[in-house]
Amino acid sequence: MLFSEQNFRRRGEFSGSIEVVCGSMFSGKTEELIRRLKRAQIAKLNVEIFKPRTDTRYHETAVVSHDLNSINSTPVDSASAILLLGTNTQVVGIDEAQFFDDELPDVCNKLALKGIRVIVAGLDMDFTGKPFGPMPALMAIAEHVTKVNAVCVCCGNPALFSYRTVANESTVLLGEKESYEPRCRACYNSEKG
Ligand SMILES: Nc1ncnc2c1ncn2[C@@H]1O[C@H](COP(=O)(O)OP(=O)(O)O)[C@@H](O)[C@H]1O
Ligand SMILES: Cc1cn([C@H]2C[C@H](O)[C@@H](COP(=O)(O)O)O2)c(=O)[nH]c1=O
Ligand SMILES: [Zn+2]
Repeated sequence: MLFSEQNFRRRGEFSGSIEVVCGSMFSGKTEELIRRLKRAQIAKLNVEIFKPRTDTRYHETAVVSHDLNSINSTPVDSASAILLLGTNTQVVGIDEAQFFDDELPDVCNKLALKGIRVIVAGLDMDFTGKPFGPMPALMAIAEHVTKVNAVCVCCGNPALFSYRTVANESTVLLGEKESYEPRCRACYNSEKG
Protein backbone atom coordinates (compact mmCIF):
# COMPACT_ATOMS: atom_id res chain seq x y z
CA MET A 1 0.00 0.00 0.00
CA LEU A 2 1.30 3.49 -0.86
CA PHE A 3 2.29 5.68 2.06
CA SER A 4 -0.35 8.36 2.66
CA GLU A 5 0.31 11.76 4.22
CA GLN A 6 -3.33 12.44 5.07
CA ASN A 7 -2.74 12.71 8.83
CA PHE A 8 0.04 15.25 8.79
CA ARG A 9 -2.12 18.31 9.36
CA ARG A 10 -3.65 18.54 12.82
CA ARG A 11 -6.27 21.26 13.36
CA GLY A 12 -4.68 23.33 10.58
CA GLU A 13 -1.24 23.11 12.23
CA PHE A 14 1.69 21.29 10.69
CA SER A 15 3.05 18.63 13.05
CA GLY A 16 6.69 17.60 12.70
CA SER A 17 7.73 14.00 12.14
CA ILE A 18 10.43 11.77 10.66
CA GLU A 19 9.78 9.29 7.84
CA VAL A 20 12.48 6.88 6.64
CA VAL A 21 12.42 5.08 3.27
CA CYS A 22 15.06 2.32 3.25
CA GLY A 23 16.04 -0.74 1.25
CA SER A 24 18.67 -2.05 -1.16
CA MET A 25 19.92 -0.36 -4.29
CA PHE A 26 17.29 -0.19 -7.10
CA SER A 27 14.47 -0.74 -4.57
CA GLY A 28 12.74 2.55 -5.40
CA LYS A 29 13.84 4.65 -2.41
CA THR A 30 14.57 7.74 -4.47
CA GLU A 31 11.37 7.37 -6.51
CA GLU A 32 9.35 7.14 -3.30
CA LEU A 33 11.17 10.15 -1.83
CA ILE A 34 10.50 12.17 -5.00
CA ARG A 35 6.83 11.06 -5.03
CA ARG A 36 6.27 12.26 -1.46
CA LEU A 37 8.14 15.54 -2.05
CA LYS A 38 6.31 16.35 -5.29
CA ARG A 39 2.97 15.75 -3.55
CA ALA A 40 4.06 18.16 -0.81
CA GLN A 41 4.91 20.73 -3.51
CA ILE A 42 1.48 20.18 -5.08
CA ALA A 43 0.01 20.88 -1.62
CA LYS A 44 1.88 24.23 -1.82
CA LEU A 45 4.11 23.43 1.14
CA ASN A 46 7.63 24.89 1.30
CA VAL A 47 9.92 21.98 0.49
CA GLU A 48 13.73 21.84 0.73
CA ILE A 49 15.77 18.85 -0.40
CA PHE A 50 19.32 17.91 0.55
CA LYS A 51 21.85 15.30 -0.47
CA PRO A 52 25.49 14.69 0.45
CA ARG A 53 27.84 16.68 -1.78
CA THR A 54 29.81 13.47 -2.44
CA ASP A 55 26.88 11.89 -4.33
CA THR A 56 27.55 13.11 -7.86
CA ARG A 57 26.49 9.98 -9.78
CA TYR A 58 23.75 11.46 -11.95
CA HIS A 59 23.85 15.20 -11.25
CA GLU A 60 25.73 17.72 -9.08
CA THR A 61 22.60 19.16 -7.50
CA ALA A 62 19.46 17.19 -8.45
CA VAL A 63 18.24 14.06 -6.69
CA VAL A 64 17.84 11.58 -9.58
CA SER A 65 16.32 8.07 -9.54
CA HIS A 66 17.62 5.16 -11.63
CA ASP A 67 14.69 5.86 -13.98
CA LEU A 68 15.93 9.48 -14.29
CA ASN A 69 12.99 10.99 -12.43
CA SER A 70 14.44 14.05 -10.65
CA ILE A 71 13.90 16.94 -8.25
CA ASN A 72 16.19 19.88 -7.42
CA SER A 73 18.27 19.64 -4.27
CA THR A 74 21.01 21.37 -2.28
CA PRO A 75 24.24 19.39 -1.86
CA VAL A 76 25.67 19.74 1.67
CA ASP A 77 28.98 18.77 3.29
CA SER A 78 27.60 17.78 6.69
CA ALA A 79 24.31 16.98 8.43
CA SER A 80 24.46 20.18 10.49
CA ALA A 81 24.37 22.29 7.30
CA ILE A 82 20.76 21.12 6.84
CA LEU A 83 19.83 23.21 9.90
CA LEU A 84 20.70 26.38 7.95
CA LEU A 85 17.54 26.07 5.83
CA GLY A 86 15.01 28.86 5.30
CA THR A 87 12.78 29.80 8.22
CA ASN A 88 9.48 28.96 6.49
CA THR A 89 10.45 25.43 5.39
CA GLN A 90 7.67 22.92 6.11
CA VAL A 91 9.00 19.74 4.51
CA VAL A 92 12.63 18.54 4.28
CA GLY A 93 13.74 15.70 2.00
CA ILE A 94 17.12 14.00 2.39
CA ASP A 95 18.52 11.43 -0.07
CA GLU A 96 21.49 9.04 0.27
CA ALA A 97 21.28 9.43 4.05
CA GLN A 98 23.74 6.55 4.59
CA PHE A 99 26.58 8.86 3.51
CA PHE A 100 25.87 11.51 6.17
CA ASP A 101 27.71 11.77 9.49
CA ASP A 102 26.35 10.58 12.85
CA GLU A 103 24.79 14.01 13.55
CA LEU A 104 21.98 13.28 11.07
CA PRO A 105 19.49 11.69 13.54
CA ASP A 106 19.89 14.65 15.92
CA VAL A 107 19.49 17.12 13.04
CA CYS A 108 16.29 15.36 11.88
CA ASN A 109 14.97 15.33 15.45
CA LYS A 110 15.58 19.09 15.78
CA LEU A 111 13.77 19.74 12.49
CA ALA A 112 10.80 17.57 13.49
CA LEU A 113 10.56 19.37 16.84
CA LYS A 114 10.32 22.64 14.90
CA GLY A 115 7.20 21.21 13.18
CA ILE A 116 8.93 20.12 9.97
CA ARG A 117 7.99 16.91 8.15
CA VAL A 118 11.34 15.19 7.48
CA ILE A 119 11.51 12.48 4.81
CA VAL A 120 14.79 10.56 4.60
CA ALA A 121 15.83 7.93 2.03
CA GLY A 122 18.90 5.73 2.29
CA LEU A 123 20.49 2.30 2.12
CA ASP A 124 19.82 0.34 5.30
CA MET A 125 22.73 -2.07 4.61
CA ASP A 126 26.12 -1.75 2.95
CA PHE A 127 27.43 -4.36 0.49
CA THR A 128 28.58 -6.60 3.39
CA GLY A 129 25.04 -6.68 4.82
CA LYS A 130 25.93 -4.45 7.80
CA PRO A 131 23.81 -1.43 8.90
CA PHE A 132 24.96 1.62 6.94
CA GLY A 133 26.08 4.88 8.65
CA PRO A 134 23.37 6.80 10.54
CA MET A 135 20.48 4.78 9.03
CA PRO A 136 19.77 2.42 11.99
CA ALA A 137 19.72 5.32 14.48
CA LEU A 138 17.39 7.26 12.18
CA MET A 139 15.05 4.30 11.79
CA ALA A 140 14.91 3.95 15.58
CA ILE A 141 13.66 7.52 16.10
CA ALA A 142 11.34 7.74 13.05
CA GLU A 143 7.54 7.79 13.29
CA HIS A 144 7.30 5.90 10.00
CA VAL A 145 9.73 3.44 8.38
CA THR A 146 9.01 2.12 4.88
CA LYS A 147 11.22 -0.72 3.65
CA VAL A 148 11.12 -1.20 -0.10
CA ASN A 149 12.52 -4.14 -2.10
CA ALA A 150 14.16 -4.38 -5.50
CA VAL A 151 13.84 -7.44 -7.77
CA CYS A 152 16.61 -10.02 -7.33
CA VAL A 153 18.59 -10.09 -10.59
CA CYS A 154 19.34 -13.82 -10.08
CA CYS A 155 15.89 -15.27 -9.33
CA GLY A 156 13.23 -12.53 -9.42
CA ASN A 157 12.33 -12.70 -5.73
CA PRO A 158 12.21 -9.53 -3.60
CA ALA A 159 15.76 -8.26 -3.07
CA LEU A 160 16.93 -6.65 0.18
CA PHE A 161 20.72 -6.86 -0.28
CA SER A 162 23.08 -4.87 -2.54
CA TYR A 163 25.67 -7.33 -3.86
CA ARG A 164 28.96 -5.74 -4.99
CA THR A 165 30.26 -7.33 -8.19
CA VAL A 166 33.68 -5.63 -8.26
CA ALA A 167 36.72 -6.30 -6.07
CA ASN A 168 36.79 -3.31 -3.72
CA GLU A 169 36.46 -3.50 0.06
CA SER A 170 35.85 0.19 0.86
CA THR A 171 32.47 0.83 2.43
CA VAL A 172 31.89 3.80 0.15
CA LEU A 173 32.08 3.08 -3.57
CA LEU A 174 29.70 5.12 -5.72
CA GLY A 175 28.22 3.10 -8.56
CA GLU A 176 25.35 1.62 -10.46
CA LYS A 177 24.72 -1.63 -12.32
CA GLU A 178 28.41 -1.94 -13.26
CA SER A 179 29.27 -2.48 -9.56
CA TYR A 180 26.12 -3.66 -7.76
CA GLU A 181 23.26 -6.16 -8.10
CA PRO A 182 20.13 -6.25 -5.95
CA ARG A 183 19.74 -9.77 -4.59
CA CYS A 184 17.38 -11.74 -2.34
CA ARG A 185 18.70 -13.35 0.85
CA ALA A 186 19.33 -16.78 -0.74
CA CYS A 187 21.13 -15.46 -3.84
CA TYR A 188 23.16 -12.90 -1.84
CA ASN A 189 24.41 -15.59 0.55
CA SER A 190 24.97 -18.34 -2.03
CA GLU A 191 27.74 -16.35 -3.75
CA LYS A 192 29.23 -14.82 -0.61
CA GLY A 193 30.31 -18.34 0.41
N1 LIG B 1 16.56 -5.22 -10.21
C1 LIG B 1 15.74 -4.17 -10.14
N2 LIG B 1 14.72 -4.18 -9.26
C2 LIG B 1 13.87 -3.13 -9.19
N3 LIG B 1 14.00 -2.00 -9.93
C3 LIG B 1 15.02 -1.92 -10.80
C4 LIG B 1 15.93 -2.99 -10.95
N4 LIG B 1 16.83 -2.63 -11.89
C5 LIG B 1 16.48 -1.39 -12.31
N5 LIG B 1 15.40 -0.95 -11.64
C6 LIG B 1 14.81 0.37 -11.80
O1 LIG B 1 15.17 1.17 -10.69
C7 LIG B 1 14.05 1.97 -10.33
C8 LIG B 1 14.19 2.44 -8.89
O2 LIG B 1 15.18 3.46 -8.88
P1 LIG B 1 15.47 4.32 -7.58
O3 LIG B 1 14.23 4.91 -7.01
O4 LIG B 1 16.57 5.30 -7.97
O5 LIG B 1 16.03 3.23 -6.56
P2 LIG B 1 16.96 3.39 -5.28
O6 LIG B 1 16.97 4.85 -4.89
O7 LIG B 1 16.34 2.51 -4.24
O8 LIG B 1 18.33 2.88 -5.69
C9 LIG B 1 12.88 1.06 -10.59
O9 LIG B 1 11.67 1.76 -10.79
C10 LIG B 1 13.28 0.31 -11.85
O10 LIG B 1 12.86 0.99 -13.01
C1 LIG C 1 25.76 -1.06 -1.16
C2 LIG C 1 26.66 0.14 -1.23
C3 LIG C 1 26.35 1.18 -2.07
N1 LIG C 1 27.17 2.26 -2.14
C4 LIG C 1 26.84 3.37 -3.04
C5 LIG C 1 26.49 2.99 -4.45
C6 LIG C 1 25.57 4.11 -4.87
O1 LIG C 1 26.40 5.19 -5.33
C7 LIG C 1 24.86 4.51 -3.58
C8 LIG C 1 23.49 3.91 -3.41
O2 LIG C 1 22.61 4.49 -4.32
P1 LIG C 1 21.07 4.05 -4.49
O3 LIG C 1 20.36 5.36 -4.72
O4 LIG C 1 20.62 3.37 -3.24
O5 LIG C 1 21.03 3.14 -5.67
O6 LIG C 1 25.68 3.99 -2.53
C9 LIG C 1 28.30 2.34 -1.35
O7 LIG C 1 29.05 3.34 -1.38
N2 LIG C 1 28.61 1.30 -0.52
C10 LIG C 1 27.83 0.20 -0.43
O8 LIG C 1 28.17 -0.73 0.38
ZN1 LIG D 1 17.39 -14.33 -5.62
